[in-house]
Amino acid sequence: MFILIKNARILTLDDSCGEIQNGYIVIDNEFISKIGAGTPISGNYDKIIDAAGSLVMPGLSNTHTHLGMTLLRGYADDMILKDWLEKEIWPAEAELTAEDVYWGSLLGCLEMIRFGTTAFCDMYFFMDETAKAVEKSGIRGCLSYGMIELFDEERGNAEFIKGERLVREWQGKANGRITTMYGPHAPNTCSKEFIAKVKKAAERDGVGVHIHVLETEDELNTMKKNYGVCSVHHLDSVGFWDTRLPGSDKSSLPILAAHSVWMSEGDIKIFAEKGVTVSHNPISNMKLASGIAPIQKMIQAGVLVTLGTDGCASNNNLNMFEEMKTAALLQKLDTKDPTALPAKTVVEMATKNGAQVIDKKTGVLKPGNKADLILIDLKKANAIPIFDIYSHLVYSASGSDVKTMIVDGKILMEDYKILVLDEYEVMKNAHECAQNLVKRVKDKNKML
Ligand SMILES: CSC[C@H]1O[C@@H](n2cnc3c(O)ncnc32)[C@H](O)[C@@H]1O
Ligand SMILES: [Zn+2]
Repeated sequence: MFILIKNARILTLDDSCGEIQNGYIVIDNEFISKIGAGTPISGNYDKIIDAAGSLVMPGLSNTHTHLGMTLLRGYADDMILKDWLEKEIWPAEAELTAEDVYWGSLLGCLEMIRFGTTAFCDMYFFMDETAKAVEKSGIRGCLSYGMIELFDEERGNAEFIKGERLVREWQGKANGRITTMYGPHAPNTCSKEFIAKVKKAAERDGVGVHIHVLETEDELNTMKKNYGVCSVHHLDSVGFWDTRLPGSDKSSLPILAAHSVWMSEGDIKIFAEKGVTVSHNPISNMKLASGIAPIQKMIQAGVLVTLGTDGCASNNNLNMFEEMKTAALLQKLDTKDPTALPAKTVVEMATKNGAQVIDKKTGVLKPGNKADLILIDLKKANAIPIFDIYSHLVYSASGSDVKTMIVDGKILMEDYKILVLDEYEVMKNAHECAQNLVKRVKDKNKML
């Protein structure tokens, strides 16, 4: 497809270009071929989008979620992480089927398209199903099979094989929209020997690693009690955090550390030196009362920070606009400094920073980059007046202002109409799967 977007206000996120008040973008297949101010050049376009009254910007990247958990939205609220996982979520997940994860993932893709998220990082089970949902919905996904070893070598071997198979079968599929990572669940559910083995496999396969780290004070205390050090130092002792390939001085393998709430100054220094990327999940951290991540300090130390929603059972949606606003407000409140985490930094976290771990050719609108972008409706009461576009996006805009989405040069939603999925079918099937899942869990509980 050869697409022209004209009459657009454009936020490129490109340092050398910034904002264009009235401009155009030409998309040639999956790539942006031209961006400019003023009148568009003539051409044989298959499609012309008149973006008058809209802002065109890079799509949002959600760097930590569990799409299959979309079916568990509202299943168990108002609990701390340990009880939430052990008493409610893991027993429910034991009843999950591949079909559940397929429809849950597709529902998640639908919600992300509606709310302007063009790319996401996921860690879960039945990941072939999530991959199929990504293929079908047209969005971009960096997928990892979540390996829970539980310090049991046999279990670890079986989990490792599943993680490795996902990488081998799906890396680069769907015209490169699907990428993969290894996903050891967390340092308190997997041994450091297992995590070190996973890291070696990631180096061998040229993919990254996605892991939960220091999410709760309970994790910090358990690690200190069992190993005398926190999770970051524990894994540092096996060289886990180094993002450079052996023999190279350049950061090349993303290590994506989700949550990173209970970080000391020393941990932050390690992340900064080793090039670790943090996925900050403020809403999930607030809801599970896990704590407040020291994001301002991490950014000051040079850590690349991105944003994620976490799964729908701890958020309870996939709306990155809520995540952006919460991130900004929470750092200001925590540091008692209103200049902490300004709007522009938050938008960068949700776009160009996230793109660094998913696809480096996204996140910034410029020629040669992939055409992953969204149109935000500015003809809305909450968009008048706009003195600063970053302020609008973080403090006033909402996910439902997203009007049109293009990923990899393909239009997924136009003028609020989803073009790639039968929305009703997805919602109906996901709803039925959720009802049946809950019934199976209840029946099992009755038998116990
Ligand atoms: C191994 S696949 C993912 C695994 O993680 C669980 N999970 C979901 N949210 C969180 C969280 O915030 N911290 C730790 N683990 C989480 C999910 O239910 C799966 O079991
Ligand atoms: Zn998570």
